Amino acid sequence: MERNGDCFLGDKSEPIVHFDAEEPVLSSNLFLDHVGEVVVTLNSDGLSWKLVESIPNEQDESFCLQIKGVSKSETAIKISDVYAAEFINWGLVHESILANAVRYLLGHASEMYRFVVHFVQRSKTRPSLWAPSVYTFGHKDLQTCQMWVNRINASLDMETGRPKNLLVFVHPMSGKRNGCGTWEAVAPIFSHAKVKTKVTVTQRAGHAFDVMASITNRELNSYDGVVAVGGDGFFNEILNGLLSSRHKAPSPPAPTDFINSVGSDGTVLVHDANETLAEPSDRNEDQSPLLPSSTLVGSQFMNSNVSGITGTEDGENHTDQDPEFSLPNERFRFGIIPAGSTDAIVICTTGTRDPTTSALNIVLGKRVCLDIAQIVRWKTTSTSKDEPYVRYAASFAGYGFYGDVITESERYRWMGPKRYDYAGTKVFLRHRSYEAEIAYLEVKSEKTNSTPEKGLRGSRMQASRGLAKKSEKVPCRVNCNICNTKPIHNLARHATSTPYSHPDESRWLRSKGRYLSVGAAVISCRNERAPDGLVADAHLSDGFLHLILIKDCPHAFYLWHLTQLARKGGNPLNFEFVEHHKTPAFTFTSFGKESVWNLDGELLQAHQLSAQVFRGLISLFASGPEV
Ligand SMILES: Nc1ncnc2c1ncn2[C@@H]1O[C@H](COP(=O)(O)OP(=O)(O)OP(=O)(O)O)[C@@H](O)[C@H]1O
Repeated sequence: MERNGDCFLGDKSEPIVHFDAEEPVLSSNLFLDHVGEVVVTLNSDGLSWKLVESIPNEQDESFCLQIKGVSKSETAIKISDVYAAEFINWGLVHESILANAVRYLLGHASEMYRFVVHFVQRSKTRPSLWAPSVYTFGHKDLQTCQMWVNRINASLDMETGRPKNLLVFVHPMSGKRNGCGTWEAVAPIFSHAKVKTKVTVTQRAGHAFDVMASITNRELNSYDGVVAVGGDGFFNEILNGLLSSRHKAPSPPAPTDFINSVGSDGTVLVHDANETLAEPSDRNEDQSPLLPSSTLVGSQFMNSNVSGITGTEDGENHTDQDPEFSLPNERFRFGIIPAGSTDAIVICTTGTRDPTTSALNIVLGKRVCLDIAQIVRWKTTSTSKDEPYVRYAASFAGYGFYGDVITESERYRWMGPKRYDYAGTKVFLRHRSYEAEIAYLEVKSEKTNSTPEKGLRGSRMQASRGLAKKSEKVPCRVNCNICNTKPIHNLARHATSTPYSHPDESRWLRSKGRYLSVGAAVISCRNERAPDGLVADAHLSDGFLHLILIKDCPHAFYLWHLTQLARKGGNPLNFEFVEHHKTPAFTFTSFGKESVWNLDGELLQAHQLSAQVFRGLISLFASGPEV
């Protein structure tokens, strides 16, 4: 083959369309920029190519390819990694020639029609980190290039789950106040992928909530998802906006449901399903969490308008004409492009904190299910008489230390992400503890080693000794087996399989005392300050919360716990003053005056609350952490 411009324009590269038994295969001689003439084949799996002229020897080839940044091993791309093919008109295509004697690379370039294929490249050292990449192919014939673009786009159209139309909310003041810059950096990925985006830059806190709460289901159903460009708190606002008027489910038991149910030894509460539970007759059982409604409170939350969350902007209520928005909803997904201060949800669901990786997960239509905690506040202060108020959390709900840090950090928002370090240090130095009572549902098959055998007495007996050993921790990963397996107790359709209907499989236990913190992690909550998260083996979609009770302890011990949290491979739960319970639900009552909770980084004042987890209630554009 001659290495001059004319050779690119030779006649031998007419496209060939084969029809084998199953699928048409397109094959042509094209020119791959910086590589040379290649025979390219497209089938249902993707694109592959072979150099027309072989390169003298392996060593020379890798030398050549390394210099030009084209890996020898990459002679194929899966269609599942491709997100766009675009015709880019007439221009230069470079050819690589190895001048083998001096191992010196000469680049020849010729002009021709060109098209680009956009695809996702995974980092070799950190597979969860993705980058956009392109191959540029050329041919003398315009129609050949256009045919290739059309055929690749036709293959992309057949990929299921790719979004076409998205709502995007950008929080301009998020994190380092660069939400708009973050969006501008990733927006080209969406335009290449031909994903339409309706972008709203928020003007104030609550703006995205109002839009999500007031949008009709008909309009919502016209989108494939909603993307938050911001932090965990901003995502939480959008999540609550969507769920507030659409998630219909019975509430969890209130703390007061247990007042008269103290067991004979005065420490253990056994919630007798047969006595206290209503028959789940009129609710959609597929949407039910582990908890059927209690007779006392269940019906109050069938109508979500009692949630107390602010009304819709235009006063619209979702009337009969508006179609249902089903939950869980497999098609409609949430996306997060990290621009916040912590970004724990992104780290836990993509394995990295990178706006580009998140954008690529979205355009490729990746999907993971996420558990969502429903938090019902029954009382704001010890004396207030409130309507129940419902909020949802995707990552974490915490009290005591966590509530104080968020309260304190709000005063220093101007510091940006550093405010958490400053506020955390201040709150740590105060070392305050709070008196509270917690009741939680213990599911026997999921009992953690730290679960006290007999409530308080058990906890006094060094309940947390011998917590799960490191080797027993199974972290959540891409295609996680635990998240993909439906446990028997979650098959709400079969009423006989719920924990309530098998009192021997679950029971309510109580813990009462002084706590430095009470935390419920829905997911591991990995972040840059806690590389393994609060609970290293928490899963995205197993239907459980991890309740972490840090009992009052000497300051030095608490510091020890915090340093374990900050260490990769640390063991923050392996202390006698730490209780760890894997539970689908819990209730909480404070005995103090102040009572502040932190829900996904947002403040919630609550003297009495209960929480329950809804397994896989929402879907996220993410593929899970590659840890
Ligand atoms: N335009 C706006 N101006 C002021 N506040 C806003 C605006 N838009 C949203 N908010 C609110 O800002 C709060 C914090 O947002 P966000 O979570 O993005 O930032 P962060 O706190 O820096 O990050 P992280 O939650 O990851 O720590 C949210 O409660 C959100 O409601």
